[in-house]
Amino acid sequence: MPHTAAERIAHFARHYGALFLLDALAWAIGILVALVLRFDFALGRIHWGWTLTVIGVTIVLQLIAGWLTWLYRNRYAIGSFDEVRAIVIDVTCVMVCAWVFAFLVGYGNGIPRSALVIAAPITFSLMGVARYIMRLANERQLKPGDEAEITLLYGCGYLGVETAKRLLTDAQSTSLPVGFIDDDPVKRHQEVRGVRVLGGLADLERIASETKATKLIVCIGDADAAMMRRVDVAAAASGLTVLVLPPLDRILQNVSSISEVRELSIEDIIGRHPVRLETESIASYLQGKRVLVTGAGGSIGSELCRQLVKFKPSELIMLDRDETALQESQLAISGHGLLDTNDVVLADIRDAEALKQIFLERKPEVVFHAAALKHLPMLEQYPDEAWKTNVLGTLNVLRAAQGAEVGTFVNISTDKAANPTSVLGHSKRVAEKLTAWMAEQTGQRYLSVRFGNVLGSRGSMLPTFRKLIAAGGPMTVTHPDVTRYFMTIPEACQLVVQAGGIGRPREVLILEMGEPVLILDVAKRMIAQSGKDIEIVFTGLRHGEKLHEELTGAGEGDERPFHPMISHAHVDTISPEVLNHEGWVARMNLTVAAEERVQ
Ligand SMILES: Cc1cn([C@H]2C[C@H](O)[C@@H](COP(=O)(O)OP(=O)(O)O[C@H]3O[C@H](CO)[C@@H](O)[C@H](O)[C@H]3O)O2)c(=O)[nH]c1=O
Repeated sequence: MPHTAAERIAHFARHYGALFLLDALAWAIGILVALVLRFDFALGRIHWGWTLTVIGVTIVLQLIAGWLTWLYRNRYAIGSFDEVRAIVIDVTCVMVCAWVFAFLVGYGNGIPRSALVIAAPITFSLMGVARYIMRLANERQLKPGDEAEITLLYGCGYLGVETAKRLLTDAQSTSLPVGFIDDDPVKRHQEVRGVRVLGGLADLERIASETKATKLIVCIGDADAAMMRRVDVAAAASGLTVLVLPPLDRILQNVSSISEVRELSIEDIIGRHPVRLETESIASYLQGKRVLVTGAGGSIGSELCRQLVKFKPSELIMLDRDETALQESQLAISGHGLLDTNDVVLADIRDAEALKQIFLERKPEVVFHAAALKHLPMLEQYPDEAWKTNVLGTLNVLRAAQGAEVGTFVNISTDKAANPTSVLGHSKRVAEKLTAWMAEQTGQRYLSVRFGNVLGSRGSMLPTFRKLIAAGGPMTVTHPDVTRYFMTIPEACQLVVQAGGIGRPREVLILEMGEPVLILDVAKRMIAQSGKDIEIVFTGLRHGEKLHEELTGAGEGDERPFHPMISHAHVDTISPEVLNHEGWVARMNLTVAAEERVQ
């Protein structure tokens, strides 16, 4: 920072000298033009001595006003709207003061009273134009270099406009935007910094070939998976690579910059936008409470724990029968994997007595029950395992919760429990009914949440496909027409957390998951992304598997009282007294091998 007067003058001259000279010139031109106009181009009527004096005084006033309105003190970006506002104030002040001086000089000396009033708008325009030219010159210097790839932007809304501006002023950027794609006919003629809307998605092929673009950045904040799929198909046909922006909230929080675009992932194609949390209702039921999660070592359980800690429970008790999985969760949540603290509890939900003790000792107030056997084909082979874990295990957890007077219990279920055709589905359906029964017994908020397929969860299709591709294939797809509903792990966990806040006793909550996704499309897309030549073999639907899942069973209802994306269904209750292993087995169409195994 300059300290002495001489340093300050030198600093001003270096940084604002040129700008001030331009402003001074603008006033000089403004006043001269005003006089010429006022005297009807009769130059002989101009009194040069007094005119130069008025110009000199006005320039001094400009220096003072420019300083006071921060035009010469680095407050405004050159050529910005904020600066324009300051210029309006500056020019008005200078005009008023200079007008007083001109009035004193008087008409008789060749300075009409209207001269300054006519000069002000001319000067204002000149100052604005000068600044705009300076801004363009600055931006030209910041434009991405020749090596940047020619890029189209999909969406000319707020995000698209901001992206265009950012990319055009980032010399390091690898993308040079040359046009917008927007399906809204109202935006057809829009232009941002020379980048115009060139057409809609239907015109992409033509636009890509005309502009020689190689990339398409999706700049739509709430683009869902269906839209991503449409864009993906159109871009593939046009030879463009699709890129997506970091999430808007991360850009707004300045965690990510707009230039951090990344390639479209499978998750973008089949994932969707997370359900927004009703944080207020949630925070109160979790904050300061003792919260227990069964299956805390699993993909859902561990992510759930990660989200739960944000709500500041007084204790988060992670229960699992798998010690290694528990260690992973502890590492992720508690920042160490020493396993010598009581946030980790080693127990099998099949062990009723152990559960009872743990619950009485730790007195959880909220329970999330995520422990289960989940592989459909495995349970088709070993139905008794589903009975022991998913049915009796759930009953054990429910009873332990009842004994410890747990007030909120969320049982994690599956869409396979809706009109079940598999052992997995049947076992989870009974678990839902037992939960509903316990809601009646306790009068507390005991409810279930039904998931679709959770993207990327351990042992599911996505990681399996990735491994098959890595191994060189072939890719095993059960059926060319098979579809599934998908949700991401964070989305699934948010639903669970939200369910504990808005669900009512006995209910089953189901997330609106959009359109089901064709598994074959995912397989093809993943192969295409891998760049490998991998064969797809159709292996046939496995025993108990449905071609298309359903979200609600017959007569369960679909109300959405609190959240447009969450439906509340009702299941019947079943009391443990009438739970009957034989009857349960008899309901299912087991394979011969499985029948033989049933005890
Ligand atoms: C592993 C694999 C899967 N698939 C198909 C079968 C399914 O239609 C689809 C998804 O398979 P998975 O990820 O194993 O999911 P799926 O059998 O539907 O069951 C999952 O999703 C359910 C929710 O619907 C959960 O309740 C289950 O616990 C979970 O395992 O992909 C293939 O075509 N080839 C494969 O290699």
